[in-house]
Amino acid sequence: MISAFTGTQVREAEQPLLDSGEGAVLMQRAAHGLAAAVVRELQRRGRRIYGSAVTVLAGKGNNGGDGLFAAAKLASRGMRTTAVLTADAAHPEALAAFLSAGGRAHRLAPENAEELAVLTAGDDAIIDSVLGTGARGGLRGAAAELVSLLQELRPALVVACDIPSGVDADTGEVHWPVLPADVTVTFGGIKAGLLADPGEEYAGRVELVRIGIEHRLPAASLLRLEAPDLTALVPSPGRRDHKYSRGVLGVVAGSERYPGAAVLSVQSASATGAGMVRYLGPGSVARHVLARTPEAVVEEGSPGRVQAWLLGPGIPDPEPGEPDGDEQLRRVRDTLEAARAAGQPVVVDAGALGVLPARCPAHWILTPHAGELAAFLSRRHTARGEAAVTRDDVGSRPLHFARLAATDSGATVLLKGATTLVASPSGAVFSQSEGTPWLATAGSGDVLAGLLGSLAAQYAETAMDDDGPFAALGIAPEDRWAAAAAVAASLHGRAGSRASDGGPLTARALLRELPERWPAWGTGTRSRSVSMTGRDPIRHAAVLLWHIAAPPRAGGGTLSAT
Ligand SMILES: NC(=O)C1=CN([C@@H]2O[C@H](COP(=O)(O)OP(=O)(O)OC[C@H]3O[C@@H](n4cnc5c(N)ncnc54)[C@H](OP(=O)(O)O)[C@@H]3O)[C@@H](O)[C@H]2O)[C@@H](O)CC1
Ligand SMILES: Nc1ncnc2c1ncn2[C@@H]1O[C@H](COP(=O)(O)OP(=O)(O)O)[C@@H](O)[C@H]1O
Ligand SMILES: [K+]
Repeated sequence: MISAFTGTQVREAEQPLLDSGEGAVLMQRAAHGLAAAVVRELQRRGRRIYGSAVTVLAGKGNNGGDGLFAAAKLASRGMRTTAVLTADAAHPEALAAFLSAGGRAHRLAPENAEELAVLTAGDDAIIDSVLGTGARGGLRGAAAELVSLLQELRPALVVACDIPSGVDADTGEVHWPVLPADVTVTFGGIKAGLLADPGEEYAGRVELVRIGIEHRLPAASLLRLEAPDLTALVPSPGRRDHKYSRGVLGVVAGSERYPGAAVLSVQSASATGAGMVRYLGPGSVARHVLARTPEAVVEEGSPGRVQAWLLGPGIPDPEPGEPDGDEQLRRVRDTLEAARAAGQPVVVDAGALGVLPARCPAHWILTPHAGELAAFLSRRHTARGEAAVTRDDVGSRPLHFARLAATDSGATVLLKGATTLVASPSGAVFSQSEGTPWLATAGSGDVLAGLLGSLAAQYAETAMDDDGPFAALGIAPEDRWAAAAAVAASLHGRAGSRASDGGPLTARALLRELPERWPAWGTGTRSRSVSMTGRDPIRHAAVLLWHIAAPPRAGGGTLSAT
């Protein structure tokens, strides 16, 4: 599991060492890691180190100090080094080291921004050391102009020092302009803003350099599940399991207008391990569901027992003033009441988001995209006389609004996007980013909803207990449903990347890929014979061979530690 921290958490962890006079040592470790990352990246691109040119954009604080010390180290390896000092002052010792290593420094001013941009853009590498965790707001004046120009000139390689300047280390919110980095070398702890959009988009590959404060860091502000976590958390049946004990999911989805969402979500749930799926909806939709998933059980009256519910895919939003007008929405309301009384987990998607009560339990998982979250929050805010929230608001502050929705409603909130955030009402957040933009295709969210519903049914009975797999990973009881939703987001993203392989994909292709993304199959850490149960052995054998020939791409593989 990857842990990320706010800038303040990292600074507080540094403080005792600064107080005992070890600040210079920390900075040397950071600078060493930064210089090494520049060298590695140039080598990876087939560039010679000796004689190649690097420019450091250096602000007045310690972030600028890191960059200047790193550039001094690069100068001593024979690189041609230039510093563009973006403020009227620079870290004195670092600047002295840089100059004595043979570096050349220019002071940035409005008059020379264009000239320096052209000079710098042709270099083999640029180090962005203008602002770090001490920033208030974004780049201003000539520094903003220089970075805007550089953005247009598309430099060969940008390495951000600690965080791309202009990205908020705590939230990932962005103050434009920001120079997009190919690599961000971050110190002591990964900053939360590197794992939340829009900041994540500007960070490139993130590399963590340990500087000796890691043991002082508090509980993470943001978590990301990795492949071994999935292996531990993805359910697989025990020898004595039967279909009811494996988890039965009830699905209220689809409408005359959108039958496909019911088809996809039921098929997804059925393909991802639920012991049984019970479907509730109009007869015409049920026929489509059965045509694709004959193993689903269509319920005409009150359904048999279930462990969890999925409500809402393909159900239109309630009409204002007539929330009960629709047959499916009535079912959703009735089911919500019954589920609350029974303490059952519920995945709430699409139209069902419009009929939620004011307070929900944490084991109800809401799955909005940015537009749906904006509408959800706006309904609640305007009812209290507060300002509405727009889709753009959510897009520019997804971490903030996901957290707000979770704390305000009491539910767990999975906010879909390029990076999917899952906020627990406790304030903890998971961030998963294994997907591909090709996942932005109709029906892809329905597949996610079915997958998450299926997991919820499988987790409902015992997985959340203190002797279950979530506890074994150290996940606090109040955050276990958020972790469950993060498992679904991660599997969905991995399946999408595999199904796409760099090209377009359909929700159907994603569905075909999902069972194959089941970690037990890829890693072999569990009995394969268990995983094979109920699947076509010839196809399974072909998949295994294929895995051996082409090991699965490491998901979340944009992070590394040195
Ligand atoms: N502590 C350590 O020993 C270690 C620290 N480390 C490194 O230090 C970084 C944090 O350093 P930091 O605290 O000096 O802040 P930093 O981000 O460089 O910049 C703040 C400076 O810029 C200014 N400023 C603020 N906003 C501004 C704006 N919008 N536009 C323009 N200027 C602005 C502000 O000055 P002010 O305006 O307040 O006078 C302030 O002087 C951290 O990210 C990591 O890289 C590592 O080396 C490990 C060891
Ligand atoms: N740019 C993107 N990069 C990666 N994943 C994305 C991107 N855009 C959307 N997705 C993912 O695709 C899915 C889309 O869901 P949703 O918008 O509900 O689609 P639909 O309602 O058509 O099924 C979500 O899981 C989301 O995280
Ligand atoms: K920076």
